[in-house]
Amino acid sequence: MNKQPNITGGGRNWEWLKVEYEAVIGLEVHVELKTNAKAFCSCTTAFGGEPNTHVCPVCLGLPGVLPVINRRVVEFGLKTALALNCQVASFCKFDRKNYYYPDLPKNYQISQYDLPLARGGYLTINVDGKERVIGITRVHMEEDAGKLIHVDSPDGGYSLVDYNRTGVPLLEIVSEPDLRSPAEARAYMEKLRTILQYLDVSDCKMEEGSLRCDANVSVRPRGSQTFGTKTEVKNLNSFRSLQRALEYEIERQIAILESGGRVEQATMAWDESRNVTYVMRTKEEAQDYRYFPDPDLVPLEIDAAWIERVRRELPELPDARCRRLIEDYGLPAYDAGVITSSRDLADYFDRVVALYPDAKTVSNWLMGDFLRLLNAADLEPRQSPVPPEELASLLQLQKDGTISGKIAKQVLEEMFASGKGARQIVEEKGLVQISDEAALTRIVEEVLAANPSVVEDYRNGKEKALGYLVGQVMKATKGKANPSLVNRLLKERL
Ligand SMILES: Nc1ncnc2c1ncn2[C@@H]1O[C@H](COP(=O)(O)OP(=O)(O)OP(=O)(O)O)[C@@H](O)[C@H]1O
Ligand SMILES: [Mg+2]
Ligand SMILES: [Mg+2]
Repeated sequence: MNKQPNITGGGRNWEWLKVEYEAVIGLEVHVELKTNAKAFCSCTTAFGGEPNTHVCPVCLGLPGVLPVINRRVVEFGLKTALALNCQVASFCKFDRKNYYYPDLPKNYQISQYDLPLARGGYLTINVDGKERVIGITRVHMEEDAGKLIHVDSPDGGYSLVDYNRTGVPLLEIVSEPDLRSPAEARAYMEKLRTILQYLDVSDCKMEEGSLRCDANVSVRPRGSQTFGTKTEVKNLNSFRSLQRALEYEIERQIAILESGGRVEQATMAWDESRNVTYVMRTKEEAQDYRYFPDPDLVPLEIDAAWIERVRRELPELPDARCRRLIEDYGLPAYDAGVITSSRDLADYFDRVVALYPDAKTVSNWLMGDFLRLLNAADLEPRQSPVPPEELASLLQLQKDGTISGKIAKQVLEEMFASGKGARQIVEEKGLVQISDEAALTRIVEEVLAANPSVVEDYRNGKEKALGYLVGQVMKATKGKANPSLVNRLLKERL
């Protein structure tokens, strides 16, 4: 590497340089499939477990054993390939990718090389209101490796190996170099996760490693038609680190080119604590892996009937569902995008709207307080302590005037915390809205008497003074006064 960029200091105008250069990005994504059994044996794929308890002679690569492909792996692969608009191969085979590493007991990984399961697909992303189609080069099946645990000790340290993950089925999904910014790379990754979640083929947890991503990136002068030399960045454990690592790596490459140097092809790692990429190894070539067809596994012939059955059974996918929310409910595109970004949230939305058909109000509540409370508790919509029926009855209580909007927010928090129903909380806490005109008139008059200068301001044309007076009445009634009635009563007296 020629030169490390001085990104935090040095006074270089990076924003300006980024106008002169364009980034080219392609992602290689690995997805752990949530089949019950591993790819080529019947061991469980369960995450965690005592080290080296989810193993057998096949996934440990002991002599004299033969792998057998798990039909569900192919099925999940087909689902994914079709959802990504790929062409499925009628004939494909498994190859051995040979390399030595302690987490790989066979010294080769079963993968697919020149005849992958599927090719030539795409997905669409939306960044800053701009829709882009991103090509997908291929989808292939392979197996995961084990996990190394490095232990520090005074006499130099040692490594432990856990083979529980060895042989867990993976799909590798390789994109075309169609992405042009870190934000687009992140949007692609998020969209891919959404699609995989709709298909229910993976847990898609980046922190647990069931969804992983290597980012290939190069830069070139804007307007150039040829690609620059790429580096591949690994160790990206979240969407945030994907985006930040790419930002860093793009700036590093620009700095090299600006100083007259050349980017060297390399595999880099992202250092999460120092916010930098560093060279892991200069790039190996495909021939270094000595790929050859795995003689233990028969090639796969996937007949058209199987492909058609899987295609018919595909669930409604995020883009289609998003369009449906816009067309059927008149939701704004933004709302529909947020709601359908999670299948779980979209299902929740459907169930609330079935009971409370004002879709826009439901979407406001979901995108606002509901998601805020869920995120704070680190829960998925399906784990919400507030079931859809209860959210619908809360909205109904607000609509029929039993409680004010302000109180409704308070009640939702209570519902989350206690798991109690909306009606029960409103009754127990005496939160029913005060719509009794006589009672409110008394309070309104007290507020007016106590604030003569504000009243004066309002009469001199200061409209905002009214809001203050409404606020005082709400305060006196602990938020329970009917706001429209308060407004009317105040105006009548001003
Ligand atoms: N010049 C480039 N700049 C940025 N990305 C590129 C460039 N050329 C190729 N890519 C992207 O790099 C990725 C290459 O992945 P692929 O798995 O085909 O090859 P590899 O990285 O050599 O192999 P592996 O990592 O599996 O051993 C693709 O996503 C592709 O779009
Ligand atoms: Mg690859
Ligand atoms: Mg690669």
